[in-house]
Amino acid sequence: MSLDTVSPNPSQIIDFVIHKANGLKGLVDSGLATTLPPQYIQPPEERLQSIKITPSSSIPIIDVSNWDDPRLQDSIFQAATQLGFFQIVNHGIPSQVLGKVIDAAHGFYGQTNEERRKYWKGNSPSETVFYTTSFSPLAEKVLEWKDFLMFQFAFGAGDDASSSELWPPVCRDEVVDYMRRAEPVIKKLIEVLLKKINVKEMKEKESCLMGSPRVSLNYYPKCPNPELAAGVGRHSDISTITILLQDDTGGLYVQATQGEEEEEEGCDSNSWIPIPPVEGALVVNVGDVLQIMSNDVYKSVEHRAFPSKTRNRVSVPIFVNPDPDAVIGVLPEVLEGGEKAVYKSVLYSDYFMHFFSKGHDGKSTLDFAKI
Ligand SMILES: O=C(O)CCC(=O)C(=O)O
Ligand SMILES: [Fe+2]
Repeated sequence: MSLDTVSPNPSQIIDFVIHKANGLKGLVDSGLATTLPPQYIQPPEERLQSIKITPSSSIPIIDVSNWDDPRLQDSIFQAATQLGFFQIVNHGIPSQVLGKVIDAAHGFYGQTNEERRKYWKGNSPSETVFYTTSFSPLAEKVLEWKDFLMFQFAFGAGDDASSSELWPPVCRDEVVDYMRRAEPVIKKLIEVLLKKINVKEMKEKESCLMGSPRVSLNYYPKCPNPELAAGVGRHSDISTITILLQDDTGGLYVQATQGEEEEEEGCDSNSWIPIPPVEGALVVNVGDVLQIMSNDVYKSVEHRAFPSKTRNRVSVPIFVNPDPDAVIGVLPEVLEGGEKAVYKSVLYSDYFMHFFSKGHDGKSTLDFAKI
């Protein structure tokens, strides 16, 4: 089906974008979304102009060339306990590998609707890759101005490329290469974060920490009215940690509150810090799982992204997720001083399903695990 009316009505748009699996990219390419369609118009409080922007100087940029340096470990601990967001440089992933995965994303979205549609969620030839739009399009009141192609990956699979055989040829080698290069960086980050909370044995916890990583090629096409739209609404990630590669467009913001104590002291929860694109850097953020396991020592933080009027933006987050059948709960090591656990143990697949059963709504998913 094509959109052949001059001004498509809302149900035609939903049908075209979601049910006919053309995605937002298909809608933009149709040339009929010259103004923002109604289902993409955010309520005033969720728009860019209603947020207070704080300078980005407080987002640390950490040089990780020597993981054994105690000062580096302290910087990571400080960033992860306070803002929950930081950037890393000198991580060892060659810039060509980063550039190629961004180009590969443009390659995927640059294909015809027909070619992209082959991978639409529910229809993909592979269980480990799917293409879709927005966040949970059938559960959301307002759609997000975003398409994404999600891959499930297995760290440690070595040269076994069988799971990527059916992935889109236009981007599969680049995604696999990027994930292989990112794996040691992710392991180091988690090792440092755990060491700082006295967890020494990581091997036996691997399925809870990083058993089921996912990587997404996020695509935010040029938006006719970015002032009315959201690329991604306010949310925290449900990962252990997330490592995000962004292109040089910009548009990602993190909430400026630093922990609940300060919120109580009147810190403005509508202050947001832009995360500026830094050449070669990766953005790291704490996810809900690490907040739960550390009993609130580490904080997952709300973040959001706005689209651009003039640029098609690409970002590539790696969600370092637990295995679906892992049980997530507070680690005994963080209760050794007699602290009380504030979270119960939950099956990760239940937590995951709860997150996707609703639209993005800040940090409310954490309540699912609160005692
Ligand atoms: O694209 C971005 O900058 C943020 C994406 C994000 O937060 C997510 O996919 O969870
Ligand atoms: Fe996120």
